[in-house]
Amino acid sequence: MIPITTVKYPVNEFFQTIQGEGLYTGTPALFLRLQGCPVGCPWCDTKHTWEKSDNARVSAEAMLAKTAPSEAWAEMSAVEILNVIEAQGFTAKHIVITGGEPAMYDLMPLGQELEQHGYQLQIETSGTFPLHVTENTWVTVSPKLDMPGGYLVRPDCMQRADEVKYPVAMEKHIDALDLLLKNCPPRQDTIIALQPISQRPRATELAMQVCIERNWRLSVQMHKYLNIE
Ligand SMILES: C[S@@+](CC[C@H](N)C(=O)[O-])C[C@H]1O[C@@H](n2cnc3c(N)ncnc32)[C@H](O)[C@@H]1O
Ligand SMILES: Nc1nc2[nH]cc(C(=O)O)c2c(=O)[nH]1
Ligand code: SF4
Ligand SMILES: [Mg+2]
Repeated sequence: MIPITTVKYPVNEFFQTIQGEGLYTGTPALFLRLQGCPVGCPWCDTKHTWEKSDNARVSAEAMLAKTAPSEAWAEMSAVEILNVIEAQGFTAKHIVITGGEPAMYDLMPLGQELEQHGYQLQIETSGTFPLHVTENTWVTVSPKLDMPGGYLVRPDCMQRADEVKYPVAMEKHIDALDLLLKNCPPRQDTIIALQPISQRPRATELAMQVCIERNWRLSVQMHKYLNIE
């Protein structure tokens, strides 16, 4: 068995802020953004995390010192992540693992180590890779349908989802979501939320209207309205 401390993760950013999306909106949280995503959403907020190039590998110190988004990433173990939390004086107890596509990595050792130290985990994922997360991890699946990378949303990810947070801009996106919910149903208790793409007014109006009709939730990327990370 590989000791937990030797598993390393490619970290693009690690910062403390307020969760701006989904059910945990408003919760103080640490964001661990992992490098690498092949899905290719044209409107992705984090295109700087798509490529994991060896040339962009830096020390953890250099990664933490970034002042603007960049492709630079650092390899870190769970223990190193815990040490950074202490060194930076981070106080949040909720840790959001995002990316990039974090489900490309085995998050079980990371989750176990962080949970042992009293943290609650959440993963933000597109649902296109098998999930390796602890039982207590809050799973947010943000389904990506017909994206350039050609990846499919997995039925097992939809079943594991505690919330499905779907990005919308047009009526046809709602139709695609309906088909997904029919073909790959989530659990009965899974929360469904619509998230307007890039705060576009028409997207927000559509999302509000459909949420009211269906009794779904609206997720508006609060951090963008607040101008925070
Ligand atoms: C950047 S992604 C990273 C995690 C994972 N790859 C995923 O897509 O869920 C984090 C969240 O931001 C959402 N997102 C990305 N770009 C967005 C945009 N321009 N407008 C609204 N939501 C966006 C995604 O759908 C996802 O819920
Ligand atoms: N404040 C804040 N909330 C977020 N919720 C999900 C985010 C993400 O990029 O995954 C995100 C983010 O980047 N910032
Ligand atoms: S799956 Fe997530 S990280 Fe990847 S391109 Fe889409 S929104 Fe961006
Ligand atoms: Mg974001």
